[in-house]
Amino acid sequence: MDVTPETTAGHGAASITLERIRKRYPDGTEAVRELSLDVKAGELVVLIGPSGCGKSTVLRMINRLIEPTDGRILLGDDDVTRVDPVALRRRIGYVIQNVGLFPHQTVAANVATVPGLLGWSRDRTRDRVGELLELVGLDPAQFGKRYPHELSGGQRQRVGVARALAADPVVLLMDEPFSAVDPIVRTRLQEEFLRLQAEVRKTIVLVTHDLDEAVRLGDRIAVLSEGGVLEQYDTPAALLGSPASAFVREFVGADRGIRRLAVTPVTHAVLEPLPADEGAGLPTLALGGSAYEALGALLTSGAEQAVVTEEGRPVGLLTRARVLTLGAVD
Ligand SMILES: Nc1ncnc2c1ncn2[C@@H]1O[C@H](COP(=O)(O)OP(=O)(O)OP(=O)(O)O)[C@@H](O)[C@H]1O
Repeated sequence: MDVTPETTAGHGAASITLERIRKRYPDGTEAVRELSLDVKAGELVVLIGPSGCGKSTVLRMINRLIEPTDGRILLGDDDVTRVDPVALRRRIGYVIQNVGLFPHQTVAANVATVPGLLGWSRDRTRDRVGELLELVGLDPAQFGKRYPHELSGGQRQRVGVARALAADPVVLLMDEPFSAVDPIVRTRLQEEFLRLQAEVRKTIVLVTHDLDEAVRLGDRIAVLSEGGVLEQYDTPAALLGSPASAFVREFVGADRGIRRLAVTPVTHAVLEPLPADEGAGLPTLALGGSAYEALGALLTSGAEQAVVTEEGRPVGLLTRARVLTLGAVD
């Protein structure tokens, strides 16, 4: 996604700064040796890395479900280690795998959890619950009275997101939020989630194992290795195009060129001039679509080149050879 988070951050979204944080568990495990990371207000940052590298530990230190052994964590200008952890967690939405909804409470009551803790009036809470269920694509009249076991996995996940957003948190932390559902539902939830994020522009830190998810959702991706070591922190296109180390190169995989196509748009810079007949008979593509879609369209049509249009008007030609260069990697 090409965004400038500073100028598009949602109301009340806060930056997050991790300053040399460390976590040593009581048994001596150095889960995070030393990590510094900045997340801009309104940015969606993905933490990814092999199992056990410390992703969840990092996430839970931000809302102090786990206390850092050392270092500072700032939300905006506030040092989170100096505020009451319970008050802190009301400012931070938290979504986990399998959601963790309260099974004996209705969907509406689940979403109303934090407003209830904050002492909101009944009317304000009811309005907010309705608004949020609609925002995540669930009809409040139909779903508000149901219990979690009466929902599909994907619907539960949406309720989890609605609950996390209920008190308009300044930050949203998400730990493998989409991994408990099947791949088709997952892709749909990811797309919906991107639309939602375009609307609310929260500062989000999301943990995943899934590189495709990281590439699809992240404004930036932090690749961690064991001990919470930051191997690279970059946009998806830069990460795939120029892995900073052998570790990252292996992690992002031999097919990173194809993944890179998916996050690289077709721009004016890659177009050839139109011929006199404006490419009559050739397939057409919209400017700004991904290079991956463009290659797919060229392969499917069997054509060597396609006409690229902007607002319906042809603006240039895109050749197969040129589109392939967009997937070039170091
Ligand atoms: N309470 C604990 N006591 C001791 N060690 C722990 C504790 N919790 C986690 N660890 C260890 O800390 C390291 C990091 O764990 P963490 O759960 O943060 O990793 P992760 O990257 O999120 O893993 P996964 O992707 O498998 O969920 C692991 O070696 C883990 O065994």
